[in-house]
Amino acid sequence: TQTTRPQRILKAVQKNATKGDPDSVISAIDHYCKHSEWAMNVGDEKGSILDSVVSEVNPSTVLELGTYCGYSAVRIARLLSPGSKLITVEFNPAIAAIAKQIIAYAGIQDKVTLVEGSSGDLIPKMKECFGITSFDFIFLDHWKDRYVPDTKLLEECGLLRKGTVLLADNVICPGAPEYLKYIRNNRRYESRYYPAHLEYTKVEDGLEKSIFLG
Ligand SMILES: O=C(NCCCCCn1ccc2cnccc21)c1cc(-c2ccc(F)cc2)cc(O)c1O
Ligand SMILES: [Mg+2]
Repeated sequence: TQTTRPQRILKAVQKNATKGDPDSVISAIDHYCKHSEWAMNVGDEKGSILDSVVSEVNPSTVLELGTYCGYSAVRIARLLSPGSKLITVEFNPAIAAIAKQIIAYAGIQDKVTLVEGSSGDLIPKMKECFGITSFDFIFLDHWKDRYVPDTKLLEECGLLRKGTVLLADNVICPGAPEYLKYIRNNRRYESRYYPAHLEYTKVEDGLEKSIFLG
């Protein structure tokens, strides 16, 4: 019976990475996706930009929208200080089950809470369910047409504070044109574009970093 792409990525991690070593998990996924089959992980080029932004912010509370196989959750969580928490949201239960195993294999499961559901349903429940007052850092990597409504929802739910950093993947490919229009013309945000390429390809893509000004 046919395996899924996330299942094949998990097998590649179990075969080629060292249990408890997040960097080896990241390398194993990148190697597999470069040489065996493409997958929509943020990848190593955009991942290095993600690393530098996370290191600069040094967040205590992180929200990731779009877990997929857990690649960026591992990238982010491996850089978090003790006691910091990443909440990552995945829509698809079968994919979430794989991500859970990859996050555990990397050994950073104590820093990560994986929640299944849609961002629109879960964002209004963040405060009551997880005792979050606000997020220090948010990584948007889910449905590209949800970037704007979910940013507005985060504002309305009081989950952003002065200085919260939002980092959005794929603003060029597949593209999030409405998000760029919304965030770049909004005086409550200071935005900067980081040019890069679509993971594992030469196609143009990039990350948009936006600081909420309150
Ligand atoms: O679609 C992308 N990601 C989103 C996947 C689905 C998210 C579902 N989901 C998860 C949490 C969640 C919470 N609420 C609602 C929905 C939610 C994506 C696509 C490409 C891509 C694909 C083909 C191509 F030819 C070029 C580029 C590259 C990327 O890097 C991507 O990230
Ligand atoms: Mg992406």
